[in-house]
Amino acid sequence: MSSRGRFITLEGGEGVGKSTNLAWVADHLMHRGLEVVRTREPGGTPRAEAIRGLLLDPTGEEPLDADAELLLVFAARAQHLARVVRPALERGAWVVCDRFTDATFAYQGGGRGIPPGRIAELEAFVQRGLQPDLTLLLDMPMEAAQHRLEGRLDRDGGTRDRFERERSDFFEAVRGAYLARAAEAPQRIAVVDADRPLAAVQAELASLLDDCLESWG
Ligand SMILES: Nc1ncnc2c1ncn2[C@@H]1O[C@H](COP(=O)(O)OP(=O)(O)OP(=O)(O)O)[C@@H](O)[C@H]1O
Ligand SMILES: Cc1cn([C@H]2C[C@H](O)[C@@H](COP(=O)(O)O)O2)c(=O)[nH]c1=O
Repeated sequence: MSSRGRFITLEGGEGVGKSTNLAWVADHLMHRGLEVVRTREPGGTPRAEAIRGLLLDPTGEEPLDADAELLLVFAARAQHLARVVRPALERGAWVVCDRFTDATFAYQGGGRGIPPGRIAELEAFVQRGLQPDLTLLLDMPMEAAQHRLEGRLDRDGGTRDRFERERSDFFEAVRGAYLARAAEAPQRIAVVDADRPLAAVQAELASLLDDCLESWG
């Protein structure tokens, strides 16, 4: 096995099951004897979580400018990469992250309409070539995912954050941008049909992970 760890990201729209499956992916890898760091974006360090708070807070009179939103996402990412992701990969740990830069192309690119080239410039500046080794894109129709999200909010007594309050055309654009990105990078991004019972989704995730474990040695 290489001395550098591996970087695995989970992506998808709201309510598709990322958090549920992130925990499961981390357990699956730990059972194979790997050191696993489980984290998320935006966030993953105290200061990056504070930026997450700014991004997700739905209250207040002042709308957040789309360019400011993009820069906040990358500011949080720079902090997260410096404090958590790069050190973990350098010591040989596997990092399993709930969302990363594909989310920026999907939400700020597809959803807000920021040109992908501008996002790619910030990606190059902040990541300096670092990319996930594998991205698991959980995909399902937006209405069904919204139904799941409603169920979770009802059960947990939560309220919708700033992104979750967007309109359905925003979520359709996010889904379209994710799928377009997967079509551009099929060797890295595996599209998993999330509109199935959890056991079926996780059987496919296990197969994808075990194939990677074998091919990465
Ligand atoms: N395959 C599945 N079948 C049925 N329900 C599921 C499935 N996967 C997840 N759920 C349920 O759907 C809800 C949303 O799942 P989860 O919170 O993991 O989604 P998420 O993608 O992390 O959401 P968010 O985008 O808000 O972070 C939860 O109540 C979860 O238990
Ligand atoms: C990384 C990243 C995230 N977002 C948005 C997408 C989600 O609505 C929230 C994060 O909350 P969740 O619990 O993971 O659903 O942030 C974004 O717009 N751009 C990004 O790069």
